[in-house]
Amino acid sequence: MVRFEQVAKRYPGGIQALGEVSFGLARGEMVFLTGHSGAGKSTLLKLIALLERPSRGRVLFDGRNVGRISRRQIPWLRRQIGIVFQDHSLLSDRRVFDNVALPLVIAGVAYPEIRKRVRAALDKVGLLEKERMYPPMLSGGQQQRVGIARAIVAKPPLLLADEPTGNLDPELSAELMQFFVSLNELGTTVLIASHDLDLIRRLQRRVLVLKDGALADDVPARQVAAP
Ligand SMILES: Nc1ncnc2c1ncn2[C@@H]1O[C@H](COP(=O)(O)OP(=O)(O)OP(=O)(O)O)[C@@H](O)[C@H]1O
Repeated sequence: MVRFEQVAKRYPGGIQALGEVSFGLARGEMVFLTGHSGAGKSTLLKLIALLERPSRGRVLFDGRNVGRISRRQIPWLRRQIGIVFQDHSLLSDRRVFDNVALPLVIAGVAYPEIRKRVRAALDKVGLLEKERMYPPMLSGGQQQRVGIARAIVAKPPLLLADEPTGNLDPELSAELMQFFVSLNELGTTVLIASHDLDLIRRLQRRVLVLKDGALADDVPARQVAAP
């Protein structure tokens, strides 16, 4: 589904965030991406979603070179991918309902269907009763869950999550990870950047390890040490 071929990313200002990274992500996989702070995890996710472009190498999505995709095809690519950001990126002056509805509104879905799907997504993350609130009225963990509802509401085949449990207590983190597992079991391909090694070990999935912008390890699920 996703393939990196010797991908390098240098940001303006000369920072080399990734260098020569190659790996593949098959449809239906659930994979963790780990590594120290600044290792390049967020950059790698952004390259998949075309929020950044590679300086060298190719990022392929379903065989298409994402770096060469035409302006007209960008909405198509964005519909394939749901993203949970580290900082939630919610609109603070829109209600929870409207934040979650955004991808469907952009896709031109009719209102009755939007209402049904938004409420189903909020229900899944346990926040249905907060639909009329504004993000600043919610705790950090609740805002994180609104971000997750927004990422899944359009049922994208690929879900990318950047430290999705960063603001959550251990119990809620475990619950959310279980939620990602169930999405994966229903067919969604999932790539999660996290440095919560305990959680990663508990779930026993393939782990990609980044170190200083290079892929230092690619550990198959069966070799992930139990906690
Ligand atoms: N927009 C940007 N402009 C310039 N440098 C950037 C930009 N975004 C990231 N970097 C740099 O690229 C490197 C990799 O950053 P990235 O955010 O991908 O790491 P990370 O592994 O996600 O870190 P963390 O776990 O702290 O979020 C860092 O040195 C960072 O400072």
